[in-house]
Amino acid sequence: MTTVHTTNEVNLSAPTPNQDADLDLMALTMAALRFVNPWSVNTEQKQWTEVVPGSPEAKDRTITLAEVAHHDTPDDCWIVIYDRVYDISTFLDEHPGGGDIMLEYAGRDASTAFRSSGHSRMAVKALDRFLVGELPLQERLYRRPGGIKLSDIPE
Ligand code: HEM
Repeated sequence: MTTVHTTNEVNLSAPTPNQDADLDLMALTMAALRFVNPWSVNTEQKQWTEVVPGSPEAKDRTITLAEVAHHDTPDDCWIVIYDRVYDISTFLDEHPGGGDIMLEYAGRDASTAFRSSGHSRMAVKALDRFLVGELPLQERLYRRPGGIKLSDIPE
C-alpha cells in the first residue's frame, strides 16, 4: 500500500540558516574585498559639509576623489580640474559648450577634457565661481612637487 504524506507529516524542523553566521560571512567577504581592492567596496559615508561655491571657505577645504565621486548627477555635479574641485550643478544649463559634455565628467577629473576644448582665459577665470575645495596633496596630479607641469594652469 502506498503511503501518502500529508502536509502535517512533512518535516518542518529542517535546519534554518543561522542568520548571525551569515552576517559574519558577509562582513568577512566585504573586508576581504576591501583589502584586495578598496575601490570595489564603497562603504564611505559622506564626510563633506556644505560650502558656498566660490566662497573663501572653499579655498581651504580638502576634498578627496572618493568624495567627488558621490557627486555625479545633474542636480549634484562636481568635477575636478587641475586638482581643484568645482560644483558645476548650477552651470550645466549655462555652459556655452552644453551641459551634457560636462556631465560626462560628473564625479571625476575633467582636466584634460577642459584643456583640450581650448577654453579661453575668461573660461579659466570663471572656474573660481564654482570652487568648493581642493584635492589632498597625495591625490594631486598638477599642483604638487614633481607633478605634471603646465605653464598656463591657474595658481
Ligand atoms: C566649470 C567648468 C567649465 C567652465 C567654467 C567652462 C566655460 C566655458 C566657456 C566660458 C566657454 C565659451 C568659450 C570660451 O570662452 O572658452 C566654453 C566652451 C566650451 N566648453 Fe567649457 N567650461 C567648463 C567645463 C568644460 C568641460 C569639462 C568640457 C568638456 C569637454 C567643456 C567643453 C567645452 C566646449 C567643447 C566648448 C566650446 C563650445 C563651442 O565653441 O561651441 N567645458 N566653456
